[in-house]
Amino acid sequence: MEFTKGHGTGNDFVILPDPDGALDLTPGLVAALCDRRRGIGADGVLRVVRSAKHPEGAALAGEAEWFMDYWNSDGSAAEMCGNGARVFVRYLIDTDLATVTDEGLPVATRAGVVRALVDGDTISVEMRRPRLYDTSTATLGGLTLAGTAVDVGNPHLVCALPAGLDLPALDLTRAPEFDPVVFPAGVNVEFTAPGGPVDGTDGHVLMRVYERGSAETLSCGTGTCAVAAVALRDAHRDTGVVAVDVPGGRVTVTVTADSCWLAGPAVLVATGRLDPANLHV
Ligand SMILES: N[C@@H](CCC[C@H](N)C(=O)O)C(=O)O
Repeated sequence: MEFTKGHGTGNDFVILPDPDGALDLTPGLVAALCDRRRGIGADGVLRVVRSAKHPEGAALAGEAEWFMDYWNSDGSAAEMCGNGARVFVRYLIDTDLATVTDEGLPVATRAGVVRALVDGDTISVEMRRPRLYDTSTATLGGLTLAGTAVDVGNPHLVCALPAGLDLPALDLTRAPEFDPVVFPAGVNVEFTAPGGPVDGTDGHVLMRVYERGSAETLSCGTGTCAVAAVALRDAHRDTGVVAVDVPGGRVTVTVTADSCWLAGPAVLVATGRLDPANLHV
């Protein structure tokens, strides 16, 4: 089995080329590939499959040749992955499976078709505009924090830390508790603190995340979009540019009237072959 390893601001993925959808990708195989000691190790898997050859992509085949079949490291599938989409596009370009025109490169996902642009090392993906839809809470080690529920194609809960609490000191080794009535399919929980001024932006936020299906990661692209939308709401703005610093680096989120652009680096670090028989499935 061929694979490539890549990451976007430290949110890392095993990329599996499977243009004809021939691979029997099971939750067990995904979890074994993502195992950081017995497998390749990653926050998730990106299967690169032609939309026409995947049951969840076929309806979008007229709009986008390639379907991003994204899986979390625990073997659960998710609707959308912002950093994954950027790394997916890097892979398509570097392997000559696609080229980016002035209109951008469309990619099919479970949350619909997203569009990507490339500018040197930076890959930007246009996703749906985040929808803020409820208030809820997350509880972490006896600390309950208020937050805003945000739909970015996948579910998020954005919780600002009260003054006096230190973002780097937060213990994210265990999953935050959340309200299953508000989030019946689980949720990605972002914890935020204000950042200082950054030139050319309307806001700057520091963020850590506990991802549904992957635990704490160094970055979550859709999470940064959710955080940016909440920051703009709190600044009484409908649109704007927000720099979001995550443990893996910085991304820039531009919320427009009808969409959301996520921009940052996307890097491929290795390509190889593995024998699935040797994995701990
Ligand atoms: N890291 C991703 C989000 C991946 C999916 C998420 N864990 C979920 O289950 O919704 C990103 O960059 O957006």
